[in-house]
Amino acid sequence: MSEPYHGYSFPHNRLKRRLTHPNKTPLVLVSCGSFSPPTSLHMSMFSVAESYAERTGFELVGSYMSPCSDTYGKSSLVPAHHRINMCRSAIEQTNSNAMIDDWETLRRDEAGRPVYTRTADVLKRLDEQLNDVLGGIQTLDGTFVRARVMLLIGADLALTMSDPKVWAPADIDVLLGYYGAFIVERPALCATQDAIQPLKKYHGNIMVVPSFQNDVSSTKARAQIRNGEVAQDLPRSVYDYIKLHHLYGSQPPKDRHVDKNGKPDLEMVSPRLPVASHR
Ligand SMILES: Nc1ncnc2c1ncn2[C@@H]1O[C@H](COP(=O)(O)OP(=O)(O)OP(=O)(O)O)[C@@H](O)[C@H]1O
Ligand SMILES: NC(=O)c1ccc[n+]([C@@H]2O[C@H](COP(=O)(O)O)[C@@H](O)[C@H]2O)c1
Repeated sequence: MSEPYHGYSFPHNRLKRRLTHPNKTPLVLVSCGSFSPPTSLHMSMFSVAESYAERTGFELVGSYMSPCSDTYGKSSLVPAHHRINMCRSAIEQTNSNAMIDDWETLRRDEAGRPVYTRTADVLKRLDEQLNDVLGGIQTLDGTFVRARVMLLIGADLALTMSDPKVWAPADIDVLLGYYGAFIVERPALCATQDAIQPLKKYHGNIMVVPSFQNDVSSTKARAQIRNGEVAQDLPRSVYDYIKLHHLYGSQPPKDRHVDKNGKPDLEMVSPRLPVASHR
């Protein structure tokens, strides 16, 4: 692989470099996903996991969203720059402390073609950047310790982890045996027990985070947009972005307002108004 990439630097602006509580383990949560588009649930996964983590001896020092490459074979992916812009909007809109690491989307092979990165390699690299390059996290007595890097996923993704056609068993050893995961329940898609039972070898490294009943998904949001409905489960700024860029088969806003520089005025585009169906 030809690395590093022009203009890329590992984001750590919102990384808490010093623990504020004694005897806690610094924790960094990494959410790998399509984020096509990011929903309000993608964002609240971080906060539910954080509240849970802090009751179990961790102190959350960093949260990362790592959008997958365009080469991940899902037809629902819009180009990475849009997914990154939408993640940025979602972070701003929800006052989240998450950082976006766009490394996965930038990786290229020797011929300059984008390449897919397996999740185990995403975590290994993040671990290296945080703990070897940056030197870890300072404790209250001034010493530096390695941050614990863990995956943040929904139970539906955990369910796929026992399928060797989707995940190499050696990668699961790295992800769940070495790093570990916070698994957020997703009752609308699967029973948590079905997801974690086959992974019992790794139970010591798995935290199951209760969620609430919801059917929020990017699939549902895309369908609503295609049908000209309002996608209530998206942060407003993400919805506005989708409309402005006509993503997922959406219509341009009817009255496209522009600001004094000729740029679209996002505030003027209301996502709460029903949008005329174009199908
Ligand atoms: N409502 C939710 N509850 C719990 N986990 C979720 C929820 N929505 C997304 N996730 C998790 O977020 C991560 C990234 O998900 P992804 O971007 O693929 O979203 P998605 O809604 O599952 O997408 P799609 O509907 O396009 O398949 C996955 O681990 C997924 O399980
Ligand atoms: N073998 C692997 O490393 C592997 C397999 C399936 C999904 N994933 C990752 O999980 C995330 C979510 O994937 P889906 O959108 O398919 O649920 C993506 O970031 C994807 O790259 C990784």
